[in-house]
Amino acid sequence: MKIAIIGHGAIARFVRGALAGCDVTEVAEIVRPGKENVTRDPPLVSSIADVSTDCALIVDCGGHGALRAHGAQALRRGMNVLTVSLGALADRDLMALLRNAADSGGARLQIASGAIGGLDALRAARAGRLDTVTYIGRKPPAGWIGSPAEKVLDLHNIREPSVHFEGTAREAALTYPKNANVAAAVALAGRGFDATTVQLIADPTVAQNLHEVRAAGAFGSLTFTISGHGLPANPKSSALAAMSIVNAILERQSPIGF
Ligand SMILES: NC(=O)C1=CN([C@@H]2O[C@H](COP(=O)(O)OP(=O)(O)OC[C@H]3O[C@@H](n4cnc5c(N)ncnc54)[C@H](O)[C@@H]3O)[C@@H](O)[C@H]2O)C=CC1
Ligand SMILES: O=C([O-])CC(=O)C(=O)O
Repeated sequence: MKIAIIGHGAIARFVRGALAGCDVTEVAEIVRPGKENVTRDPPLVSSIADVSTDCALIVDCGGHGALRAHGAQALRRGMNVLTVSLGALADRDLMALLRNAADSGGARLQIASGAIGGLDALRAARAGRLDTVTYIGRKPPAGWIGSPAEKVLDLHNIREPSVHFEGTAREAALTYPKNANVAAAVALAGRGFDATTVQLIADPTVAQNLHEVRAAGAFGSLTFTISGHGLPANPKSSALAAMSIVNAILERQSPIGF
């Protein structure tokens, strides 16, 4: 399978490493404009128009801006897109643009499960009545550096777990583009962006990224928790998020879906 990957950050590099030796060929790396003037194999390109049409999948590991910049064009060209930057879908206009582009190109936007699990149970539960879904995201203070948490907390000096956001998944995903994609995943799997409650916490007592989902409905109730190792190259991003991309790519080649 021929793919092109957007980004060269912690997640993209993990994905490239994990795919080495698999029956997957990266035919282009999609970079920001101005960064493509270097001879490399695979070639660096800054536009989907420069990716060969036999590329089966664009893999977005670049964040919200990357999905915004390239998603619709790829889908319109008939290229499937796999994204880890799903929090960007909290923007209704972008969601509509991508949906229309997928329709007109006959392609599909696939969402990676990312740093969380249990989404299958939420998706099944909404076939019944899903009454409440809450997501609680907890990271060490350093995991929130560069986010709006800095405006409400002194991240370098907090001594106890401190809530810096409470609101809907839509607000969380749009306000914390590097930290609340999980909120979006939980919302998309369950009750949607506006009916999913989110709490984000900077916690000096933890060393990992902790995610908790609580849901109740006609199915019963569930609590899912995960304590995820951060990627060494970017501890803000859990390793599982990168692994979910690898799995989603390899899954496309499997004759038996799971
Ligand atoms: N779904 C989930 O559970 C998770 C999602 N994420 C998302 O994944 C993104 C990437 O994470 P990391 O690799 O850890 O970040 P990173 O900061 O290490 O790497 C981001 C890479 O994307 C590139 N990039 C950014 N905008 C681009 C554009 N418009 N075109 C091409 N390249 C572009 C950057 O140059 C960089 O190489 C995060 O920003 C976040 O939105 C991260 C963790 C979990
Ligand atoms: O990687 C994580 O633990 C979660 C994360 O950053 C996100 O939800 O965007």
